[in-house]
Amino acid sequence: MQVAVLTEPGEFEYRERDRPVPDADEVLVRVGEVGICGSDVHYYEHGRIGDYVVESPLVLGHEAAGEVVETGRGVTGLASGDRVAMEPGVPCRRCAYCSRGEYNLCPDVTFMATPPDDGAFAEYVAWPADYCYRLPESVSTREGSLCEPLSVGIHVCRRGAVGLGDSVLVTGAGPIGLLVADVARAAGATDVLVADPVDRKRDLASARGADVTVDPADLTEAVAAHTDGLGVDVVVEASGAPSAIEGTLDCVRRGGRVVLVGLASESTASLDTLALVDDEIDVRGSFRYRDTYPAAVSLLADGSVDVAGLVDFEASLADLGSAFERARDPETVKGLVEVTTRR
Ligand SMILES: NC(=O)C1=CN([C@@H]2O[C@H](COP(=O)(O)OP(=O)(O)OC[C@H]3O[C@@H](n4cnc5c(N)ncnc54)[C@H](O)[C@@H]3O)[C@@H](O)[C@H]2O)C=CC1
Ligand SMILES: CC(=O)[C@H](N)C(=O)O
Repeated sequence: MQVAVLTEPGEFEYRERDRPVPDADEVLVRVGEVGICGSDVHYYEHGRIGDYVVESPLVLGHEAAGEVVETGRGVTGLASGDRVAMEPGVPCRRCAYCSRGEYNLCPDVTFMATPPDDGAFAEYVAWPADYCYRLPESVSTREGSLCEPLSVGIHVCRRGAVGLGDSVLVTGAGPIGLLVADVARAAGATDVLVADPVDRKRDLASARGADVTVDPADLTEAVAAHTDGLGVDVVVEASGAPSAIEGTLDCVRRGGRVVLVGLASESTASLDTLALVDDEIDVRGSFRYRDTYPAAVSLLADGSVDVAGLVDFEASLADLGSAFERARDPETVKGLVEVTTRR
């Protein structure tokens, strides 16, 4: 089978590898569609993210869906022909975090496209059946691949306890921020504000139903004007910009919640701890997700969230290099790669 490997920053090579044979608890998935994530682009540009360094050729891509073509002998819940979304992180299932159900915190997780674990820009991937989620007829394979960023959004809203009647500010209108905004709305938020410096991103947020969109330069005033000076119930920081992280406390109401999901390139941002205490603010991190794929599939099936509307372009595996160049454009929200032709 053909795989695309990142050999060094900016360089993909196509290689022939043996088609994987599924273990007893695995299915073999013929990969259909894979979204390009910001972390893929970061590995492509820099060959590393923090301590994760691409030291040998790496298959990128972790937002993946496809069709089951073979099942291991112990698999009962899936059959050949099923279309599935693949949850890219498989935890050890034994550690203290896995035992508590907090498997997204497992230190021994195997996570697609994170060195040294290969991802899904490959014709076939063998993956544990219980980390593959069947897609109903109404959900396309391309939508299924975007269960991954949608899962990030679901976990964020759970971490922020977003609920009925809440006002929610999202800073950063990339795929994560836009999906957080959609999930917040689906969870009952009635006022959704989105901040981003890029005009096109703000336009997209408006078109998707944000009540207020604002340039970060005008953020504090806009939030005050919209909330009678109170601040919002929940701020979700989804840009990673240090100024946005620091600005969260200017926008949240006393007693409100701040969820940090954006990853700053360095831990240079600081939060005013006196204000945190005085205003009784809950600040929470949000890391990947757990138990979100069933909800993601349901949100897509009932039309509550439109992931297809985030997609700016679709490329074939043969054009991976140019697809990544397009994905680098700050105006791009989401690029998809069709790994094997749709059937
Ligand atoms: N904690 C986690 O589990 C995960 C974290 N991430 C992180 O979440 C963040 C968002 O991911 P994507 O949407 O894929 O990234 P992205 O780069 O596509 O979007 C970030 C957006 O923030 C905007 N932005 C830049 N400065 C800003 C500011 N000062 N105020 C408001 N917006 C600003 C940019 O214009 C861009 O539209 C990234 O930092 C990413 O690394 C992504 C996935 C999982
Ligand atoms: C941080 C990322 O963008 C990536 N989705 C990951 O979970 O590693």
